[in-house]
Amino acid sequence: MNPVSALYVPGDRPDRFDKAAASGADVVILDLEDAVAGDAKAAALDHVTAWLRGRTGGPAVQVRVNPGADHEIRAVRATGARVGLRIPKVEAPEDLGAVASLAPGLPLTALIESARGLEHAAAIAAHPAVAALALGEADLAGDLGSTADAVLDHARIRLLVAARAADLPAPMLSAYPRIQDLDGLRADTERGRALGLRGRTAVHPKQIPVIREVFAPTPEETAWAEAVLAALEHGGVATLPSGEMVDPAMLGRARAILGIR
Ligand SMILES: CC(C)(COP(=O)(O)OP(=O)(O)OC[C@H]1O[C@@H](n2cnc3c(N)ncnc32)[C@H](O)[C@@H]1OP(=O)(O)O)[C@@H](O)C(=O)NCCC(=O)NCCSC(=O)C[C@H](O)C(=O)O
Ligand SMILES: [Mg+2]
Repeated sequence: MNPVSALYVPGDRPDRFDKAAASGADVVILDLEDAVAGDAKAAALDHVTAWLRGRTGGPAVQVRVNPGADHEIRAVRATGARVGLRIPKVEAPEDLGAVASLAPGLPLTALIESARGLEHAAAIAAHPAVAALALGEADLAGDLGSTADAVLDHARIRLLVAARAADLPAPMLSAYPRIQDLDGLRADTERGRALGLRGRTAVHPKQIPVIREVFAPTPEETAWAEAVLAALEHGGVATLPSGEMVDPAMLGRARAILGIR
């Protein structure tokens, strides 16, 4: 099953790392970039590497490094921990060259956060070290000068197409910053899910249950997917008891609902 929730925790808050790991999120993102002030970045890197060294088990972990901060990648790699790297503000595949050579084998998530990055999303997705794309909606809104839903949806769709064309998973939605507004989080996440994006990053533990609920298949979806798989066991065309015609074109969606690849 691909992850559907990821929780950011600032790298200079080691008191919160274990809480993030126990939050129920599928992925913990230790942030060295925008959540950490400039004068706290060196200490944050020490906290992050110490925690990675001492860690045994728990959810998947990613570290969001600063753009061009090769020393951070070396330090994370030196821990020997199996982590993903989250690379912010990627605007072209060339931005990943140094990262990929410093961290061979570590899966990269490329954050697309500008118009230029969006224009090059297909080439970025095709970079062999890239395991996933993600959108940085706050930075993107700043670059585009727009927070309109239509503009955001356009960016989400473009990122989805770029990812899928490169055989990458559907991208996760970006963090929803209004922590107290869980209804707003739910509505915006449902809109993103309807577009085809899968999963969401969070900035507070209380956002995780909402995100998980939105991406859990409904009983109706599960029943439909199981019926499709049963009806198409031998291929060809079949008719479900509901009267819906199904054929192999529906298998991809049915498998995705059931978490089967
Ligand atoms: C936003 C916060 C600073 C809020 O912190 P605070 O006001 O202290 O929260 P609470 O008092 O409600 O905390 C309640 C308990 O929950 C724990 N907690 C809170 N946040 C986290 C967390 N992220 N991980 C783990 N645990 C957390 C507290 O410790 C409390 O626990 P307890 O005392 O036991 O009750 C804070 O939530 C925060 O720092 N969030 C992460 C911010 C961040 O990383 N931002 C950067 C990523 S988003 C981004 O960059 C956007 C993107 O790039 C783009 O362009 O769009
Ligand atoms: Mg950003």
